[in-house]
Amino acid sequence: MSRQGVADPVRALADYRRGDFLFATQQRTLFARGVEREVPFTGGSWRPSDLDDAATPLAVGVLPFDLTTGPAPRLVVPRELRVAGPAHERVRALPSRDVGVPERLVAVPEQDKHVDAVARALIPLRDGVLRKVVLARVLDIAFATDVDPARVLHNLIADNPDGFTYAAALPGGRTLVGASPELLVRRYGTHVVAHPHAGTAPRSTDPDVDEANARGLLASAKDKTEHALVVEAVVEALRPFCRTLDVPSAPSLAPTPAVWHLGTEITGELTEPDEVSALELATALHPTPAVCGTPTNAARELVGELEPFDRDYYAGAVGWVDAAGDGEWAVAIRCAEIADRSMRLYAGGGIVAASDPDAELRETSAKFNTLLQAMGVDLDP
Ligand SMILES: C=C(O[C@@H]1C=C(C(=O)O)C=C[C@H]1O)C(=O)O
Repeated sequence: MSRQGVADPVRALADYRRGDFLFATQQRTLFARGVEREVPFTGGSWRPSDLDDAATPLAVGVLPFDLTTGPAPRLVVPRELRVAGPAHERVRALPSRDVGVPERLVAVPEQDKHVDAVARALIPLRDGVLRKVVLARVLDIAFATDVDPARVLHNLIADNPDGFTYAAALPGGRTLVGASPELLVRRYGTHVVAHPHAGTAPRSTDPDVDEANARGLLASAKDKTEHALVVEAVVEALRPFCRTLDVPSAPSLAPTPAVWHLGTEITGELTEPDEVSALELATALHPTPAVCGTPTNAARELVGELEPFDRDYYAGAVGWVDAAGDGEWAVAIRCAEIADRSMRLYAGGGIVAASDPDAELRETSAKFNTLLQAMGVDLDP
């Protein structure tokens, strides 16, 4: 990755303002500001050499959930780039920031309607027409004053030491903020890594319950099925590009502060690294059955029928790619879109034939906690 000086991660975060891009991982904090130019990304035709003459030979941004009918990908070559070390530990030592007091909260759909939607999805799943579908719901939260994305971002970084914490500008002055545990794909030279997550159990403050939840997840046939479909799809999507692929035979526990997941880290070596950038790998993989379903098109159609809102950039991807084709893309989940005085929080879960609609509702509630905690809000969504 090219860099313009090594920056201080806390300073970069303190400087963050609406419109900037920030991507914080255990390895580094990437901060980008301004638009030297927009990258007209329309899918497979893009080449990293498009960045060769840029002052900052790197593009950052977001892909929508639906690359054909959704909003356009927003990828920019920034005017300013700062790359710093990891931010989490130092930010955690700082006081949390006040996000404001929510005035009104609307669940879309209402909780019982989400349960109904899951029950409806079970029909094609039990008929065998579909193997998995991911259904999401949103919380629309209104505030009396403007919400500052920098404050939410600060708290997300403090709360979530692992994974990918991000803020990215969206069209219309909105900001996508989130803390995703899930690596869609990373490419460095010939080396490729994907770390799909699927299968979820709640965390508990009682250590015995917490451990029992984790053990239950590892043993759950339903969750293992949900997970295996994602691994299968990721391997299938990566195989044409890779001369070797290492796929663990069973998933591992992947904890976040809000939930337990099953995760499988898949690594590979590219056959022709000059031919495929991190961004192209991301679009070859996206949307995985972790956020859409199996088979992909039928699942996407059902998502459109059953979810009474547009996913927009939720369940898309967020990350960066440089002129060498290296880059890192996280699945854009555990996130919210911030617009002036409102926030829209998203959470979804994978449904298979053995799923229980009430448990699926609880799973989305647990996932909302990543954002609600960063907002200092304690409620049962
Ligand atoms: C769709 C979301 O999460 C995805 C769905 C999961 C599941 O169904 O178990 C687990 C991790 C994510 O891949 C979300 O957080 O909104």
